[in-house]
Order: sequence, then structure tokens, then C-alpha cells
Amino acid sequence: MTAIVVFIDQVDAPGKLHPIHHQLLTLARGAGEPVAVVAGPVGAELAAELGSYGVARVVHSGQAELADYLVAPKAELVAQAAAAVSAAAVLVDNSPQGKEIAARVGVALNAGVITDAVGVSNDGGALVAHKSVLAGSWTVDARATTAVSVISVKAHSVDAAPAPGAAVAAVERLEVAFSPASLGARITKRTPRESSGRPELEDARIVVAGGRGLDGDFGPVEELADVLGAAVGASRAATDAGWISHAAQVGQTGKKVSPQLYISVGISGAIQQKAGMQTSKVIVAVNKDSESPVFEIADFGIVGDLFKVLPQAVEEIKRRRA
Ligand SMILES: Cc1cc2nc3c(=O)[nH]c(=O)nc-3n(C[C@H](O)[C@H](O)[C@H](O)COP(=O)(O)OP(=O)(O)OC[C@H]3O[C@@H](n4cnc5c(N)ncnc54)[C@H](O)[C@@H]3O)c2cc1C
Repeated sequence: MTAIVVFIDQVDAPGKLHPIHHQLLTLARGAGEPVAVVAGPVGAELAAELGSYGVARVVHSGQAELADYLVAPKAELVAQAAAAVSAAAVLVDNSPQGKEIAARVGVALNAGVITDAVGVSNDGGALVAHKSVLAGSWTVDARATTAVSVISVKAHSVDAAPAPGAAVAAVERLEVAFSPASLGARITKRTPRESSGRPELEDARIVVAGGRGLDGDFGPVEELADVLGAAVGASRAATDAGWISHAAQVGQTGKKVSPQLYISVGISGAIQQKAGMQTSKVIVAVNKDSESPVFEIADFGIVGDLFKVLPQAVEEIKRRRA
């Protein structure tokens, strides 16, 4: 059976799996035998949750270096654990940290690295990564020619599901030999970002994104996001205008999101915007211009003034929920 390592970071928020971990474990289970490699503690609750996703083998390290230094020690944990279990592939999330780990593990294991995958399958023992490219207009299958592949997977590309029969996860401790080079950048202070109370853009199942059409007023977008429990995103026109933080930008030079539902509001749908959201499962566009290119990719379109459409949508959602 092909051993597939799934990296699980428990350093900052220990105790429970994140939705992307459920998704990575579901993918790994479909393509081989998932082995969870955990940075941080593994308590009984976490081990049971891993078992419910079909993980029979967990390799972890709680060494202080994993929390005290930037990403490099985590990459060394993943590389050494992958070698110890003779993994054919390593799956990480597609966050900046995940992609840096992918690159470092690729170098350490002389493994091919594939980023931005939306799926993984096993073709006769070789792992194939599926990618959606050129602003979502093409699907590409990519395969590393090396013995080990390292693949970073976009959030919400697959629906996570527990295994039909839970496994009992055996937890092994790995003593990682950290190289001096990995201990070059020590973290001296952590300042948690102020929470908006909304989900993180890249993790959210629903994203409501606004563009230049909002004319500086993100209120209607935020209100709709809040009744739907959604994250708020934006086009570059909106972030460049200073109406919302650059962290909210979706697109080629912003975040890549793949939620179940993306509601695009007052955004024209330029190719650079599409590059960050076109793999969303369902796209709803609200735009007053019926010729706007955003309607070419929308599953549902509403031609109208967003300042009239959004408050009505909010009212109707609240009424149905009451
Ligand atoms: C190298 C490069 C990288 C880029 N990266 C990104 C990126 O990462 N993300 C990104 O988004 N862009 C990016 N851009 C910019 C991109 O090309 C577009 O300029 C940008 O996406 C346009 O933003 P917008 O759709 O909000 O604005 P516009 O194109 O001006 O569209 C505004 C839309 O709002 C509609 N509208 C106006 N008023 C209303 C109303 N009252 N009700 C309903 N609809 C209304 C209009 O009909 C129009 O369609 C990049 C550009 C370059 C060159």
C-alpha cells in the first residue's frame, strides 16, 4: 500500500483538526494509506479524530524548535518522517507555510513538488495531482518523475468525509535532528491578528467578495457575509482603493480560494480576479451590467444594483431563518 504523509500543524492551535486536514486525509485515503505527521502534541482526542479519518499511523514531534523557529524545523520533521515511513507522497495545505514546507521537503528528499493541486489520485502506484490552470479554463494532470512527490492542495477542493470504518491510530514519537541552518530565524514575539469573527478567507465554505462597484462601502457585502457565516473577499480595485485590507484580495496576486459558494458583487470578472476564484463550486454574480464578463463564469447571475439586491437577499435569508 502506498504510504502518503499528510502534514498536520498543531503548534498554534493544538487539540483538533482543521477542515483542510480533513480534506487532505480524505484525499490521502483515496490514493493510498494516510500517515499523519504532526508538529505538536497528539492527545487522545486528536488521535481518535485522526483514526476516524482512517489514519492508523501517526508520527509526531513536540520538540520546542517547531514552535520557536520559522518554518524550516517543520519541514525537517516532515522530510525525516516521510523518509522513516517510506512515503511515496507528502500532502500539505496550499497556504504560504504549506508551500514553503513543500519546497523544503522537495529539496531534502529530492522529490518533485506540485503546488495548487485540486485533487490527487493513484495511477498504478504513482501519485497524480490534478490542477486547474489558466484561470480555471483547463484541467491538468501532473506527475513527478521522482520516487517521492510533494503536493500542496487548495482548501475545499474535495469534500471531506470520515472513513467508513474508524482505525485505531498508533502514535509514534520522532526525535527530529534539526540542522543548524533550520534554526536560523527564531520567533521572538507573536501578536495574534485581531479576529473579525468571520472565517479565514482561504478556509471559508462561503465567500462574499466585493469590487469597485461598492464605491467604497463594504457594508452590504459584510452584512450578507455575516448572515451566511461567510468570509469577505475583494477585487484588487477595492483593496488598491484602500476600502478593505490587502489581505482580502482574491486573484492572481491575491488569495486563491475554492469555496462551495462564491458571491461576486460589483466585480467585473477580469482574468486576474478569475485566477483566484474560478475553481469555486458555485459562483453567483451580482452586477448591474448584463454584459459584464463575470456572467461568463457565474452559475447564477443577478443583473441589478447591488445596493438594492444585497439588502433584499439579507432580509430574505433572515426571514427564512426566523
Ligand atoms: C499583474 C496584475 C495582477 C492583478 N491581480 C489581481 C488580483 O489578484 N485580483 C483582482 O481582483 N484583480 C487583479 N488585477 C486587476 C484586474 O485586472 C482588474 O482591474 C480588477 O479585478 C478590477 O476590479 P473590479 O472588478 O472590482 O473593478 P471593475 O473592473 O471596475 O468592475 C466593477 C464592476 O462593478 C459593476 N458595478 C458598478 N456599480 C455597481 C452597482 N451599483 N451594482 C452592481 N454592480 C455594479 C460594474 O458593472 C463593473 O462590472 C490585476 C491586474 C494586473 C495587471
